[in-house]
Amino acid sequence: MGGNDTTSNDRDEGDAEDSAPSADIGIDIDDLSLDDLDGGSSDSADPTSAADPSDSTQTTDTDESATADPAMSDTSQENGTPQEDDTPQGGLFDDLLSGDPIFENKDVLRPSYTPDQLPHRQDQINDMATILVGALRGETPSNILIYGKTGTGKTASAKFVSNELETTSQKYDVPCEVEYINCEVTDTQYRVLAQLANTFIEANERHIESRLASLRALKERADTGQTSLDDIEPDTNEDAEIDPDATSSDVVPSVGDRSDTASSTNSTDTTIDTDEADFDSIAAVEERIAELEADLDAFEPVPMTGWPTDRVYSTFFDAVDYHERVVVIMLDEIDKLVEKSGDDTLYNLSRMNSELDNSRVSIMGISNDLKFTEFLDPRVKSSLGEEEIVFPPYDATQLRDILAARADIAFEPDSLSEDVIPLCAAFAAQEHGDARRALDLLRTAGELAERGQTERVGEDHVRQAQEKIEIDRVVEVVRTLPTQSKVVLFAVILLERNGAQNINTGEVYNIYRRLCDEIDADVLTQRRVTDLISELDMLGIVNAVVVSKGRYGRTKEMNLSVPIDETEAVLTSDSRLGDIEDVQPFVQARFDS
Ligand SMILES: Nc1ncnc2c1ncn2[C@@H]1O[C@H](COP(=O)(O)OP(=O)(O)OP(=O)(O)O)[C@@H](O)[C@H]1O
Repeated sequence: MGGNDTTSNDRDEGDAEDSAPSADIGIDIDDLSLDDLDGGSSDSADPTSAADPSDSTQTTDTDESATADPAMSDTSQENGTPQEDDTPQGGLFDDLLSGDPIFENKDVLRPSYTPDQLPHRQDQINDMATILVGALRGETPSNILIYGKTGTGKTASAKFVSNELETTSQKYDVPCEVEYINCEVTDTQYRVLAQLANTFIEANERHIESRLASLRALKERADTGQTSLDDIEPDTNEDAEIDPDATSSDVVPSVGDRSDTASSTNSTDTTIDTDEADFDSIAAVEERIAELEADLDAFEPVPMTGWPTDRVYSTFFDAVDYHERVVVIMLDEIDKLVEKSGDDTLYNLSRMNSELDNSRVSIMGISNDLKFTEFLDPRVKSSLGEEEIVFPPYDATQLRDILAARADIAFEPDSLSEDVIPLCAAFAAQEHGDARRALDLLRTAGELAERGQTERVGEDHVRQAQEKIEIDRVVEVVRTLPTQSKVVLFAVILLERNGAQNINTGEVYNIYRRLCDEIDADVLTQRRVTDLISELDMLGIVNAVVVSKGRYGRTKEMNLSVPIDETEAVLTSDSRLGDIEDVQPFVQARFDS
């Protein structure tokens, strides 16, 4: 499922890496930073010298990689510059490429990969299929709400089922479409309806174009006197048939000509599918072509902004109802939509069926917030929750199975030591049984082993990966904090840096006020700052406990619960906090006050 990823920053990188030339050899060049190169191989990289081949101060590296670029080593020899171990030459990547690759296909460990098999989700998949099969019979399936914590396979399973549904609908020629919307990205009624309207307009345009193509072909044959309908593709759609009883002089084919087609369209003897719209003349075909062309011209895509919502809704409504079909609208992260813009969208979607003439709409909502339905209008709640499917967290054994299946495709044979999968599974099971986290761990452990140029991934790599992912998570959370929270956190860091422990709210507030003065920010009240500290506590950035100070009342005491260096680096990368030059004097405030 789309967003809500607190486990890794890499979540959406999959596509970008498809084109990486390294895919075959298992080295992910996009992922390499210069820090990664530091110490990761025999030479530590100096980007400036590596980037500038004309630099005459460059030295010759005696290891194999240096000889990869004869031009560069020649220059260095001429200069007679002494060898310096830490200055790389050409062949920057040769060392990295030299070892045996660990990954066979790293992409299968990425969130963007959709597996063919979803172990331990058969029950949920069967439940969904049992509900949605109605769509293939032309009935309206019940709406479904899917719940479960993050990484429990909700999106993967729902997408798997919808792919199957669409494939089967094509096989049996039953019009059924599934539209997927990630409500974390598309989070307002306007955007949801506009995206749906535009998708259906495009689908309608394709549908009309194909009708027009067959009608024009039919007309051309009739115009040129080719009367054999054998050439005309048997088509059960309304436009492909011509009335067998046609009498007009410009009737296209004769009855005798179309017996084959007739038999292929469920008709007995010479009658052709008279349930469908028929044409008794070329003029009728032309008229239908003109109608379709007019429909095509009338479609107006919804702009990204600017229309009244009513108009967007009616455009979507008309587009869906343009022809007969069952539509399943999959709203992933549906709670985000409700949180951001209330339940109007769901209300409108859930009452559509009573007004649609040709099509039927069914909603599949996916959420990892079990409580979001509490905020729904009771009518919406009961309509949306006609069927509910729960995705429980995976336990360590189930995660092992999932990882083992992926690892088979992702890694070269014998690249994983035997502890690796159980350890990844155990770490992820502790984190509420999150398969995404387990896969991230396995991939990161593999990358660390690869960068360390070891032949096998070991337990240590998994532990380092766990730490790295945790730091990535912290960095992401801290980076997206509002400025005021960042200032509060910065105050805590400054106090810790100066040896303070069990820091109390008053101390934080004093430093906070001075930092605000320094950066020209509004100073909030101490009560508000206490609230911000509670939020930092909830995010797991500080650990705050309330302690009683006897007759002085109660206060909060806190310590930082994230790595101080990385957190400080993220804070000072914020342009406002980065402007604070000398932090030392502020810390004195603790002792002055
Ligand atoms: N049973 C399974 N077998 C194989 N892979 C799985 C399974 N369950 C989940 N995954 C993988 O785990 C990752 C997360 O799964 P998915 O996005 O479906 O979770 P989710 O429940 O929708 O999470 P979120 O609520 O955070 O979006 C995906 O890469 C998915 O392929």
